[in-house]
Parts: sequence; C-alpha cells; structure tokens
Amino acid sequence: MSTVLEATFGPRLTGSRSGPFSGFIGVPGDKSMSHRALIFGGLANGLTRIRGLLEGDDVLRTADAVRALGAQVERADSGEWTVRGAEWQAPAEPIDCANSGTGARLLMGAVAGFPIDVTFTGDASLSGRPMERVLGPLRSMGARTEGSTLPVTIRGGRLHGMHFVNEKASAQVKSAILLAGLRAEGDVVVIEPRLSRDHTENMLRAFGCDVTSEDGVISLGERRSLTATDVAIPGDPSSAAFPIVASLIVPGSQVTVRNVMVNPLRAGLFTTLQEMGADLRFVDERREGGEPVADIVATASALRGVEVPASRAPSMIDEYPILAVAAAFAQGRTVMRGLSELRVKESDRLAAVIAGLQACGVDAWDEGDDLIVEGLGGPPRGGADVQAHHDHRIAMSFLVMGLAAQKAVTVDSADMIATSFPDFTPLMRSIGGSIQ
Ligand SMILES: O=C(O)C1=C[C@@H](OP(=O)(O)O)[C@@H](O)[C@H](O)C1
Ligand SMILES: C=C(OP(=O)(O)O)C(=O)O
Repeated sequence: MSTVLEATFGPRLTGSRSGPFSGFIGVPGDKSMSHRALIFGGLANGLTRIRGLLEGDDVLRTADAVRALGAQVERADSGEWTVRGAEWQAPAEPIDCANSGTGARLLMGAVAGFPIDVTFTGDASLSGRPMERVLGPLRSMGARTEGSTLPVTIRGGRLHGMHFVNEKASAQVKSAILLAGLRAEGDVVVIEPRLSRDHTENMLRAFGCDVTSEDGVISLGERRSLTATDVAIPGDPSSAAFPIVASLIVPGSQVTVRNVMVNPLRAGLFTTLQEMGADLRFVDERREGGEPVADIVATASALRGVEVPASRAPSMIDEYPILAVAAAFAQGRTVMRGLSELRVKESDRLAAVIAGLQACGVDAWDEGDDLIVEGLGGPPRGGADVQAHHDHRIAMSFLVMGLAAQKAVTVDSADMIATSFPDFTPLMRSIGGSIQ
C-alpha cells in the first residue's frame, strides 16, 4: 500500500477503552452503489451526475478504470461526480483494480460485450481471489478469457444470452452477467435460489434498462441501452455497522447514524442484532437513490447469543467480522451458519476473526462453514496485537473491539481501511472513540 495511505492511517492502530459514545454522524456513500453508478454512467448515453459517491480507494480505482475505457469522469469541488458515457475502447494499460473484488468482477462483465482486449490486475489480496466464477459465465456467453486469477485478460466481442443459476448468491457474479448481457443477443436470465443484493437491477432500471425480477428470476428485457440519470447514493450500511456495534456494546452510549441505506437485502446484520436484544430504532424511513433509507439510533444494550441461519448470509456477508465482535460481548453462544464465502474475501475472514477473538481472550472456532463464538456477557480481556491481514473489515472490527474491551487492541495493518471507509478513524473519534 502507498506510503501516503500509511501516513494517513498508519499501518498499526490501537483502539482503547472509551465512551460512552454519543452523537449524530453520517457515514460515506454505499460502496456497492458507488461502483455501479460509475460503471453504468460510463456505459450510458449522456451525462450522469452522482451525489454521495464513496471516495474510498476501491471506488476511485473503478473511476480510473471507467476513464481509461473512454468515458469522461470528473469530480467537481462540490463533491459531485459526473460521468459522460462512451463506446468503450481498449485502455492503454492494464486496469489495476487494487484491492477491489467488486470493481474487478463488474468491470470484467462490462467490457466483455465490447470488441476489445482488456487485462485486469490487482494487489496481492485480489490476485489470490477466485475469478473463474465470473469468467466461466462470460465464456459461456461467447467471451474469451485468459487466466483464472489476476492478471486476467478478457477478449470481448459478440455475446449471446445465457441462463445462469447463482448458487453462491454472489451479487458480483450476477452483476457481471447482467452487464455483459447489456450488449448480448438473446435471453439473459439469472436465477437466484438465495437472493443477493439487488442494486444492479434497481440502478439499471433507473438508467432506463428493462430488467424484471420475480421470485429470484432476474431477466433482461428488450431495451438494454442505458440513458444517463442523476444518482444519489445513501450511506453504506456496511460502514454504519462499526459505530452502531460500538454503541451497542459500550454501556451508556447512544449514537444516531443518519441516512443509512436499509435495503432488506443488505440489512441482515440489523435483523440479527435486534434478535440479540439490541435497541436499534429506524427513524424517518424514506427512499433515496431508489433505495430505502433511514436514520438509525443505536442505544447500548445487553446482547444475548443467537443462531444466524445460512439463508441470511447474503444479506450481511461483509458484516460477520463485526457481528462476531458483538457476539463476544453477548451472553451465551452465537452460531453463524454457512460462511464458506468468507474464506475468499480480502482475507480468509473466518480464520482472521477466530484468531483475533482468541487473541482477545474469547473462545471462538469453526465447524465446517459455521462460526461459533462463546459470548462472555461483558467486555473480553482484549490486550492483544491482532493481525488484520491487510483486510479493512478485520481491522475496523478489532479496533471496535479495542474501544470496548478491558484492555487496548492493536491491529497490525490498518492501511486498507481507506478502501471502504476513509473517514473511519476521525468519525469514531468524533463520537468519543480513542483510536491512536
Ligand atoms: O456486489 C457487490 O457490490 C458486493 C457483493 C458481495 O460480494 P459477493 O458477490 O462475492 O458475495 C460483497 O461481499 C462485496 O463487498 C460487494
Ligand atoms: C468483500 C468486500 O469487497 P470486495 O469484494 O469488493 O473486495 C468488502 O468490502 O468487504
């Protein structure tokens, strides 16, 4: 990671017992929607205006990629981004998606329908993540591909339709197929036994594309061209999760996180926390950018262990590390089922969470794809040096652990927090958190 980011975030950060937390905060724009707004804008006819774009490293890489593919992408001093779409051209250099699985996989789908060759690269973490889940379907649609992990080259061209069953409930795979399908001939249908986040479908409709979605069957219709539109991106629930859990586990806290996207296909963590006894209130529920939005008031609560069914995993896949921290403070055992996908994120998150919890004095283990955490009914010992494996969500989760545990917790690699939540440290400090 660059020395600039290390200077800003420090490779090592320590969270120390603090609070009670209080205040009214907003979190940056949703990462999933931010990638999509840039990519769809880059494909659309006309000028797309984006408010609330997440300016995290992952999304900035997608902005660079869309620009390198021929669209005009600009940021005004007001913070508004504009994208003027274009017929995509082969970029002069490989596209470097750095740490971002979403950027890489969605862009692979989007380029596949153009008669161009595009090579994708990434950092060490992304280069170890599986790409065949996207490349296989793209080949079935007629694209040619080289490599099964990065670097990967897509040789795009004339595509045909396909029916695909999304067994892994991966929104990235679904989105890659739908994006390739925009320029394919014939039916493009994705069948989802378990629903994955639907921002692609929602936003494609906002760009004027025909997409139907019924009982887990998503189909592109006749009209597949995109027309520029204005997109307002609400706050990212995956980022809101950190101040919310911090407020629940530190006695006397109450924090309001404003303007959080609460799409039910992203809200599994909130449902689970409520089942654990969390006092979470959703205030002023409304719609923004085509998505449901609310202000969330989190008040410190005595939590109890629960069983989280595998069927809920797609709606909270990025939130298990912070849920595992909450579970450590809860009374009794929490069992989280069906987490095989956690092994192929920015790190093996199942292994990283278990090692971090154990280092903090919490009993935690895996049984097959299930994660079990033995809650202590109060603050764990902490006092550990936790390896974050350059994974932003592991780093933020264990810093929250440090804010509430008996002794401080240090994470060894906090640099990657910049990929999804560049304001994490100042925001946590603004509600009373001690992070050095
Ligand atoms: O489509 C998206 O924006 C995302 C989908 C999820 O990945 P999978 O599609 O691999 O489940 C999630 O983990 C990622 O952070 C964002
Ligand atoms: C898994 C994540 O992102 P991506 O797949 O885009 O790298 C994440 O943000 O937790």
